[in-house]
Amino acid sequence: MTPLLAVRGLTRRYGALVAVDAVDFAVLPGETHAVIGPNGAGKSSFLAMLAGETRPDAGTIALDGHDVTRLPAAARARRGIGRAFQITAVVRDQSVLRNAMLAVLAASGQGFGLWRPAMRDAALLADARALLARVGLEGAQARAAGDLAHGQQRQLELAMALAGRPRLLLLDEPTAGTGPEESRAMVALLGDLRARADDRPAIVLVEHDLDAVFALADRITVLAEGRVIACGTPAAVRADAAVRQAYLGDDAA
Ligand SMILES: Nc1ncnc2c1ncn2[C@@H]1O[C@H](COP(=O)(O)OP(=O)(O)OP(=O)(O)O)[C@@H](O)[C@H]1O
Repeated sequence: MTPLLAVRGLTRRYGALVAVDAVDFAVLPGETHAVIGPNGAGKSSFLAMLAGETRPDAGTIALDGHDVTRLPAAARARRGIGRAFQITAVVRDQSVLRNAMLAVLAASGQGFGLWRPAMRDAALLADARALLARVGLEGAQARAAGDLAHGQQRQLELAMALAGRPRLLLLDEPTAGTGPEESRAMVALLGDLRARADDRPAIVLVEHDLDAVFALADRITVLAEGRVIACGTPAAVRADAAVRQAYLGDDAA
C-alpha cells in the first residue's frame, strides 16, 4: 500500500543537540501509528514538524506523494493534516455546541459561502451535533466548554479536530492530565474512531501511557535520543530487546 505520509531523514537541531535525527517514518491510510520513547526522545519535536509548527533542518515530509515540508501549518491542515490536544482552540465561555459549530464553520472554508444563512445555520447545527455525538458529548451540548471536566474538554478538542475531516490526525498525548476513568474513556473513544471502516483518519499518536498505545496502535515507532530504534507491530516492539533496554530501562531487559 502507498503510504499516506512518507517522512525521510527528518532532522531538527537545537544548537548542538540533535533532537530528531534523520528519522524515516511512514503512515498507511487508516493506520494508527504510535510514536513512543523516553523523555526527551524527540517525540514532540517530531510531531511539531509533521504539523508544520517547527521547521526541520533537514529531511522531507510527503503527504499523498506531495512534498509538504515547506508548507505552513494552515496549508497542511487544508490538505488533510489535523492536529489535536496541543493547540487548544476551545472557547471556554461558549457552549459546547457553539464550539463545535465554530469548528465546522472554520473547517468548511468557503464551503458554506453561497448558502442562505438559515440553511447554512441548519447545516452547521446538524454537522456540529453529529460531531458531538461521535465523541460522546451529545448530552453536554448546552454547557459552557470551560465548565466541562478535563476529560470531556479533551473529547471536545477531538471533535473540533475531526470537524476538518482530516485524513491524518496528529494526536499529542490524548490521555495526559486525565484521571484513570477519563483516560479509559478517551482510549475507548479513539478505539471507536479507529473501528469505523468508512471514514476513519490515519492517526499519529504520541502518548506516554503504554497501555493506551498497545490498545490502539497498528504499528509503533520507538524513538530514543532522536533516532528510530524500532518500528513494528505492538507485539514485535514489546519483544524487542533494544526497546526494552532504551525505553523501559535495564530492569525490564
Ligand atoms: N525549543 C527548544 N529549545 C531547545 N531544546 C529543545 C527545544 N525543544 C525541545 N528541546 C530538546 O530536544 C530534545 C527532544 O525534546 P522533545 O520535547 O521533542 O522530546 P519528547 O520525546 O517529546 O519528550 P517528552 O516525552 O519529555 O515530552 C530534548 O532534549 C529537549 O530538551
